[in-house]
Amino acid sequence: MDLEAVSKRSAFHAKPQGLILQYGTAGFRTNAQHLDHIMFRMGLLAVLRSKQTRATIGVMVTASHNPEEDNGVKLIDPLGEMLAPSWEEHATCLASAEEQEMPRVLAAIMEKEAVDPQQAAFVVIGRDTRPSSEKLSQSVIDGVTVLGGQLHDYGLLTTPQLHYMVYCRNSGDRYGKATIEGYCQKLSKAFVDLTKQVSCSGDENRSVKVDCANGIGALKLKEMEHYFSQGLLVQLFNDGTEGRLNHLCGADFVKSHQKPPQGMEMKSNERCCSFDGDADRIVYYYCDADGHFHLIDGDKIATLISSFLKELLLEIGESLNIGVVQTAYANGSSTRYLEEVMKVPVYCTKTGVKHLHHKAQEFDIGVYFEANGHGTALFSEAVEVKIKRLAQEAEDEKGKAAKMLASIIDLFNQVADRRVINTTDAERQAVTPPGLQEAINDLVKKYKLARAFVRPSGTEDIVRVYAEADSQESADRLAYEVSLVVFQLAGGIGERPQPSF
Ligand SMILES: CC(=O)N[C@H]1[C@@H](OP(=O)(O)O)O[C@H](CO)[C@@H](O)[C@@H]1O
Ligand SMILES: [Mg+2]
Repeated sequence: MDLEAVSKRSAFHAKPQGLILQYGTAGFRTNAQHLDHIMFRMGLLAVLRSKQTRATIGVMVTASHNPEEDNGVKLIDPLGEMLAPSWEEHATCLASAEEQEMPRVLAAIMEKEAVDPQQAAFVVIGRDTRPSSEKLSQSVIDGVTVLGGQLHDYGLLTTPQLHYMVYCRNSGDRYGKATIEGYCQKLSKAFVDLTKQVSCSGDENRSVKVDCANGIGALKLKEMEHYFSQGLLVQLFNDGTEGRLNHLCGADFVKSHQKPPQGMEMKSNERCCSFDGDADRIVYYYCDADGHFHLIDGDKIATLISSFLKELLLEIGESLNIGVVQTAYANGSSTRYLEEVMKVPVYCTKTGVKHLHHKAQEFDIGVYFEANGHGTALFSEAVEVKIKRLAQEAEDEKGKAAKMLASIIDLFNQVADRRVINTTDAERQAVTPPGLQEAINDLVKKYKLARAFVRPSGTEDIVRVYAEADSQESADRLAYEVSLVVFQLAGGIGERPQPSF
């Protein structure tokens, strides 16, 4: 491996001195102007990871729900999963090394991870529709190429599609074909098969309005539409022809403002949903006959999916262990409902798909969702084999339920200085700065059915404040009060937080 060539090429993607970025909740994220060196170095790192695992590795260029001027990058491991934690540390070290130190850090990672330099490497790359994404993905390609890695650039892709491509390539196409066509075929077939079996009255004209956050989801849904045209009529909004990415629309906007996106007209009881900028989140919503807005967020989706799965399992007579995984952002009532009414065990992990996914793998069937709409259901391999066999062999109601479960398996693409605040207990308790948690506890006590917690964001330079209570007014007031104590005790800078009610 020619470290001198790496060093020379790196000079074209020189790191601004002193700039330190961390591999966060979902990779690196910041203003696109600061990311060129990160992209080049993540190209290098992807090659090392590919050599080490002897498998295809993915690199996705996106900043998801963040504003259009930001960008970011994350690596995808061989089974379509998030990068292993020890390699996240390598990513941070490599990204933080000053220019002249970088080749040495690269060599140290190789040594530590026993990477065989002679091993072949293959990297697949995808990007979202941000204006900066194309150039940044070229920098990734530059990094891959200088280390002699082979690559396939898929160009514009949603994040879930790239996860799918990586997994397909590493499973010798057993999971599906590693092409857009393969993706569309697999998912639409599962969807059409499933919807044929769950016919409800009045459902002859299934239709859904989709807010695409002015992002990649619009392009990819257009490509996919004709594959499931018999099963669903789709109307796209915020398709990127006019508005700005994630601006006043998209899953993050709808979830955090609890209102419809701009640019979508909603009639009563129409089914609507929103993606985020890289289409790996979805939230559903509708307005009832009185014009009230109802949001079906990740908490609700997890509840609906697990109750549907439980019904089907009862039908096929299998008692498999189902677990639901949430984060601290899950509304307390959803957790209570799952545990007390549905009798499903619920677990809480840190924020970020990687944490939920990991926990969900412990069950026969693990359903996980972040409140903001990231999530899926995972089926263990043994369960998948069992269900698919039953779907072929069993008859009547049992066979029907098994066929539905088999379609569900195919339909879920199963693949996923604010730092003064330190947290514990799945981020629900702050341990530093001193006194902060006690102050929050005192505020929470003043309200009914209340919870609140704070944590540093892993994707933006902000502290997130979460609050829930028995009414909107109380939740807003509690959030404001908590933000004030954060400002006081965690060294807030700039303007004091203002009430938003
Ligand atoms: C409260 C919240 O929604 N946090 C989001 C956000 O992470 P932060 O670390 O909170 O910035 O972006 C992540 C990546 O998209 C997503 O996984 C996570 O759920
Ligand atoms: Mg996203």
